[in-house]
Amino acid sequence: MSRERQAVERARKAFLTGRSKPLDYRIGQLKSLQRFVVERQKDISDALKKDLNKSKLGTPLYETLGLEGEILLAVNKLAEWAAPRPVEKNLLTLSDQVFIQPEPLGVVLIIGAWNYPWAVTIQPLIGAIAAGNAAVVKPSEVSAHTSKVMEELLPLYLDKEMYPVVTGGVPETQELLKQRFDHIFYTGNSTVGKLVMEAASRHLTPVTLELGGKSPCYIDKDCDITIACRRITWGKYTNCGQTCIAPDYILSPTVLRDVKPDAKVMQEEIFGPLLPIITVSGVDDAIRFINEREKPLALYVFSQDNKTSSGGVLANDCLVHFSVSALPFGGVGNSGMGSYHGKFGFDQLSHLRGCLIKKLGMEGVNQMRYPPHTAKKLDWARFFILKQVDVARVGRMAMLALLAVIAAVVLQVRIKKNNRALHANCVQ
Ligand SMILES: NC(=O)c1ccc[n+]([C@@H]2O[C@H](COP(=O)([O-])OP(=O)(O)OC[C@H]3O[C@@H](n4cnc5c(N)ncnc54)[C@H](O)[C@@H]3O)[C@@H](O)[C@H]2O)c1
Ligand SMILES: CCCCCCC=O
Repeated sequence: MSRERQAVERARKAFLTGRSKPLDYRIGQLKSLQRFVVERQKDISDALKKDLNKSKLGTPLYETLGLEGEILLAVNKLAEWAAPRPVEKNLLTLSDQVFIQPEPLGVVLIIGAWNYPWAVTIQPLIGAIAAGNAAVVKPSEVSAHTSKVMEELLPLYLDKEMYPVVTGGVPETQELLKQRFDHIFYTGNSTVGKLVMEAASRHLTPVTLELGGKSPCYIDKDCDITIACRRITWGKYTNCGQTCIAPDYILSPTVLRDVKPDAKVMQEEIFGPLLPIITVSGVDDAIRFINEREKPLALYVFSQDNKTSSGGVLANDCLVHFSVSALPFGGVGNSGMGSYHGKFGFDQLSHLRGCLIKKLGMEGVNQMRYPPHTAKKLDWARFFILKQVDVARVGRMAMLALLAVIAAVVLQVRIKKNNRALHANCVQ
């Protein structure tokens, strides 16, 4: 049996013990992960220096502070995220319990990329642990020293049966992809993303694909160009341009000047320190240009005109939306599917189970569904199914009506009491 298969089987066995389900266990593992990040900061930054020449201070800033923030959030919010979520009732479910219960999915495969190897490998793991899953972690072979630190040190902090780290390159990843998982979370390029999805389809395994692409950056003529240039150059040249959401090319001022739209540099993600600039006639021209291409992971708009801002866009800055745990982070179309960060990561790796709990009483209401079917029963069914009733509002109105009745009764009793007292005074 291959090493990869053994790791998956051990993780499955650990999951089936049920020990990852209680919130105390999940919080305990998350806190251990937090301790790992803090206590092993030097190992982490030494490995990143060797792999990618990242600086000692850049490591917390771009890789581990975000992880600590996500862990803290998950620890503090877990009870809320994992609790049953009541949903709106209708006439048919008035006396039932109707709610969504997040449940663990099972065993998740996390495949990470090399460019921010901690951020993009451990962040999905936080979601997996919080949601009560087991997870097999496959770091990128390109950042080999980081991969070794994960393999050697993570098991000293986490439940090593539940969260094994499997290292290796393409053959090892492919061997993992032959196994059965309950979810695959892949970060990397779109070409391999398609292979991952194809492999997942053999077991009908759902996937999250965090891919890349050409994130456009539109600069309007009325924006503060000095600030825009500072933020864009930071966004582009951080990590040598090797950031999934780096602005890939600029549309309006004028690095690669007046680039032709069909030039090679405009066909594929650049993922390096080159910044082509394309001149457009205005916002409509920019929108047309962007819409003619694959859907990007991020869109940057530098403009005073807030008509150009919309959901899923970062206006007047670059990259920083990645650090906002309250926003879903993920792509669409060629840039991926699914999202994570904060509660979105928890939800992404949970099964949101719809729960309807009925009582065995009130059988009379069900007559309309049992044969023989009659026109009258159909009328009742039509009423119950189609009648749009705001049950919460009806409840509030019923409560108000009840309070009004109670107030009227109290008032009447008081009036009667007063009348009796008046009568007694008059008699005296
Ligand atoms: N959306 C995001 O959050 C995000 C984050 C980081 C990087 N990215 C994107 O990732 C790309 C850069 O990463 P990369 O793809 O060079 O990373 P990579 O080479 O590290 O590959 C990613 C993972 O895929 C595996 N892999 C590679 N080839 C494979 C194959 N043929 N079969 C099975 N598995 C295989 C590797 O083992 C690795 O674990 C860029 O496009 C970037 O935009 C996206
Ligand atoms: C500012 C950190 C961004 C990390 C983005 C991960 C994608 O490459």
